[in-house]
Amino acid sequence: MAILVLGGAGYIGSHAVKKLLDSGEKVVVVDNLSTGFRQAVDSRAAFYECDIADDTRMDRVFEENEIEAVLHFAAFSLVGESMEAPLKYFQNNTGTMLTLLEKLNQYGVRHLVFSSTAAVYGEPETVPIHEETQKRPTSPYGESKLMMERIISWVSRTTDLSFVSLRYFNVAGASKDASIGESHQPETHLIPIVLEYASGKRDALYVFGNDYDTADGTCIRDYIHVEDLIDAHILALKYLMDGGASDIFNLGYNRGYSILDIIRTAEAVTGREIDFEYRERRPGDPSVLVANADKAMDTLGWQPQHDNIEEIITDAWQWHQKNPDGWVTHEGTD
Ligand SMILES: NC(=O)c1ccc[n+]([C@@H]2O[C@H](COP(=O)([O-])OP(=O)(O)OC[C@H]3O[C@@H](n4cnc5c(N)ncnc54)[C@H](O)[C@@H]3O)[C@@H](O)[C@H]2O)c1
Ligand SMILES: O=c1ccn([C@@H]2O[C@H](COP(=O)(O)OP(=O)(O)O[C@H]3O[C@H](CO)[C@@H](O)[C@H](O)[C@H]3O)[C@@H](O)[C@H]2O)c(=O)[nH]1
Repeated sequence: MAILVLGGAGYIGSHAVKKLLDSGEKVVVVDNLSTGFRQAVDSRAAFYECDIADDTRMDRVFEENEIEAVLHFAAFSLVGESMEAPLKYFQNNTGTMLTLLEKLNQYGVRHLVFSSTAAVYGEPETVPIHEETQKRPTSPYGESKLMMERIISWVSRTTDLSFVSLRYFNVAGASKDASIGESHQPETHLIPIVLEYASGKRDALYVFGNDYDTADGTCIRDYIHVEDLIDAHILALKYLMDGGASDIFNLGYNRGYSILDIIRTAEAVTGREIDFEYRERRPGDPSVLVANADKAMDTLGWQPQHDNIEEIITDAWQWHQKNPDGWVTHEGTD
């Protein structure tokens, strides 16, 4: 039996692939390489370059492998981009979910762990955010993921599919051995951008908005180490395989850092001065996103090991220094 990882060539998916393999699982990866990199996929995994919406090729994946459970990371995931191209998000995220669920039903796959997001909440009235907090997405990206959650939920109620939806807050850091890490082309995420600036790869660093209703006027996010995030996925898989009921969990650390906090911490970690300029707010951005993740701890037994912003930025910095161009010019692992 194998675990199918959709989007396993991406930042978070590649960390899941590595950890599953390290724990002795057989892993099959499907990725269309739209934002991911072939080199990011551990050479021990079977790899199919394939779009989830490609009916024929997905049939091949399920016919050639005995799939026990699916981890679904594959999506477009940029808040800012989704404000400019909403249909791209509804098509690739929500649209492909329908094909996928049909395939799971057709091939009798009963367990699904889904990558959801804090973006489903929009601008929360109170923080920290718990799973029942009102969901009013402020971007098509968040809306596309909320729709996916609802579709999965309805299907699970009418079939024998059981699912766990994990609403991640801001994922950052890299594997502890710096063998894999965050690589996007172009990069839009705050921590890698700050580190690219620190290493001299960027001429300018912009902070989007300094007039939010926060202590220093910049947006606050709950940054979670990618290693802790993947641990929660492994626990979620076990929970489902042990017969756990379908459910939804936040993943974050119950504390937030402003953009200026991140810049100051990155200065301390890198030992370099980091200048920045203020720019307009980025459309679609909520001001504060901080998780209450008690439910994941209580129900899944999740125990974060790396709840430390210096450690998160240090691990990201180590990966960046080892691979300044990310996967783009990397020679690969196979
Ligand atoms: N990075 C974060 O902070 C964060 C936070 C919350 C949720 N998420 C979610 O986690 C997941 C992974 O995010 P990431 O940061 O690793 O992104 P990523 O872009 O690095 O990875 C996504 C992967 O999915 C693949 N993909 C996209 N559409 C596909 C399709 N139709 N068929 C096959 N493959 C496809 C891409 O090529 C890429 O390898 C996403 O679902 C995202 O919404 C990420
Ligand atoms: O050059 C930059 C890049 C980002 N930001 C700001 O930094 C904050 C964090 O931005 P980013 O790293 O792009 O993350 P988010 O937009 O918060 O989104 C991430 O975190 C969400 C969950 O909170 C996920 O759903 C998304 O997929 C993931 O990209 C935001 O206020 C941005 O406006 C800047 O000021 N300058």
